[in-house]
Parts: sequence; C-alpha cells; structure tokens
Amino acid sequence: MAARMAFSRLTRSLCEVGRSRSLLLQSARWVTSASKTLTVTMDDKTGIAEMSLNRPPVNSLSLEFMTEINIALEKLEHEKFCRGVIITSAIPKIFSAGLDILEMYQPKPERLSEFWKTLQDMWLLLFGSRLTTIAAINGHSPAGGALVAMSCDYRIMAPGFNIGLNETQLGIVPPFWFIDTMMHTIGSRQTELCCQKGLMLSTEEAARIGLVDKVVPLDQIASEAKAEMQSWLKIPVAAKLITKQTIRAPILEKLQTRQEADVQNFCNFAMKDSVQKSLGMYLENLKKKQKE
Ligand SMILES: CCCCCCCCC/C=C/C(=O)SCCNC(=O)CCNC(=O)[C@H](O)C(C)(C)COP(=O)(O)OP(=O)(O)OC[C@H]1O[C@@H](n2cnc3c(N)ncnc32)[C@H](O)[C@@H]1OP(=O)(O)O
Repeated sequence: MAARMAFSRLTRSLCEVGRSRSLLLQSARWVTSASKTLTVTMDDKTGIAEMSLNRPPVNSLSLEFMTEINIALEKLEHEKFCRGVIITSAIPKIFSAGLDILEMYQPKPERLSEFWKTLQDMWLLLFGSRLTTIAAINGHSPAGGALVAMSCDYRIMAPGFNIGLNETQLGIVPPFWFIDTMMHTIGSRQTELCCQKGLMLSTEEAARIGLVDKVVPLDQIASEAKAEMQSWLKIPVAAKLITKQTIRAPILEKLQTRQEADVQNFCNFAMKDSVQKSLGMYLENLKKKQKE
C-alpha cells in the first residue's frame, strides 16, 4: 500500500516536472538525456550505473532535485540490465550539503509536505533498492547527504572531508528514520554520540566507527567504487538480495507504516517559530562565513 502510494506520488511528480526523460542508447552505455543536475550513465556490459549529482553550488536536495533522483532510481530499479548503482558528485569537494534549507525556511505549507514526501520516497527507494548501491563520497556530506550515503550498501570516501548527521547543530531534530539508518550503519551507542552532538566527522573518524567502509585518495574514488562493485556483483544475486531485504525490511516498514504521520510531524515541527528562527540564524551564519 505504502509502496503503491509512493509510486503514484512519483508518477504525479513526473507529470509535474513535465520533461522528457527517455533513456538514449549510446553503444554499450545508456545516458539519461534529461537534466543538467543529474547524469545517469549505464554500462550494459557490466550492469553498473553511475548517478552523478550536479546541482551547484552544493548539491542541496530541493524538491525538484529529489524528484529527479527518484525518477532515475525508479528507472534503474526496473531496468533489467542494471545490477548496481554508484552514487557520486560532479561538484568538487561536495558530495551533498543535505536538504535544501531554503525549502524548510519560511515555506509554503503545501510545498513543505510535498518536499518531505519526496524525501521519504527517495530514502525508501534507495535504502530498499534491489540493486547493489555504493556511495563514492568525493566531498563533504552533512545531514541529508550522509543519509544518502548511509542508505547505500557500501561507502568509499576520500580524505579531507566531513560526514555526519549535524541536525541538532541547526536546532532541528534528525527524524527517526535518519537515526534508524545511522543505527543500522554504526550501532546505537555511536549513533547516540553522533546525533545528540550533531557531529561532523572527518573521513578518518568516520572510517574508525564504520560510518565509512573504505578511505581512498580522491583520484582513485571512481575506480575503487567500480572495483568494489564488481566484487559485490560476483555474489549470487538472489541470496544477496534476500539477505539485504531480511536486514532492512523492519527498518523500511517502520516508516512505511507511518509515512503520513511523519509528514504531519515534520510540517508541524518545521513551522514552529523557534525552528524557523534557528534555521534563519543558521542560513545567516552560512552567508557570514562566506564573507569572512
Ligand atoms: C519530528 C520530525 C522532526 C523533523 C525535523 C526536521 C529534520 C530535517 C532534517 C534535515 C536534514 C538536512 O539535511 S538539513 C541541512 C544540513 N546541511 C548543512 O548543515 C550544510 C550546510 N552547509 C555547509 O556546511 C557548507 O555549505 C558546505 C556544504 C560544507 C560547503 O561549504 P562551502 O564553503 O563550499 O560553500 P558555502 O559558501 O558554505 O555554501 C555555498 C552556498 O550554498 C548555500 N548552502 C550551503 N548548504 C546549503 C543547504 N543545505 N541548503 C541550502 N543552501 C545551502 C550557502 O548558503 C551558500 O549560498 P549563497 O550564500 O547564496 O552563495
């Protein structure tokens, strides 16, 4: 039921975005022709797709950007040649700055709830994907950026960047399914430390607690992600998928059974004066930092 609703929202979003997103066959490589902000290539010899995020300046996740990501994920999910997807960034030094804070600051209520539903859909698609998913983290990855990375099966990160759920530092609360995703990745004690303090960890610190699986130099991230993917694709597919589903189903179901309530909670929370004030101050500080 929840999956059907997610799909119908996705279809609706597709119409709203209203652009042609046909996949073009270019020899053995499929390339989406749709958008400047998202490039998806697929090598149908290996079955490996690469999704490259390219929404300057910081790959922040707006409603439209997440809609594009969801459409691409949905397509890859149904593409029978596709076996794995590597998610990376085309923007130097930034994987993703997380949710677009401007979506939550002084929002229009209808758009705010659509924004949150689209984020839920993105997580459900990615965390529940039948595909092997690898995050090639080639830049900073706060909050929603970390969520995208943690939703994958494996994380490779270059040194010199930060990753973490820093929500409390903005005066906002990481939603239960962000926390669940982190607990799934690093366990409850480390999650409690990271989430309460809103820690942004260096690549090395993240690797030490298992938030990142492998650290490789920036110029080797792409090749290492492909090599890692090849090793995952050698495992018998049904056995691997059933194992993934067994581990992830209870976490997915927790949100699936209370999606509407979660949207309502989020909207009520985000519209609070105190939260709006915190977000406003945080945005102001980001701008000040730029001038310094
Ligand atoms: C009950 C349930 C409760 C639910 C309660 C609610 C739960 C919500 C969960 C929230 C999840 C999130 O992801 S919240 C988002 C968390 N994200 C962050 O805190 C990241 C903040 N950004 C950064 O730290 C940095 O920008 C970083 C990404 C490292 C890049 O640094 P740089 O020096 O390269 O770039 P900057 O100069 O800082 O930024 C360039 C421009 O991008 C803007 N920018 C940066 N991050 C942005 C962002 N996330 N959204 C919008 N805009 C952003 C800056 O303001 C600048 O805008 P101009 O000045 O106009 O050029």
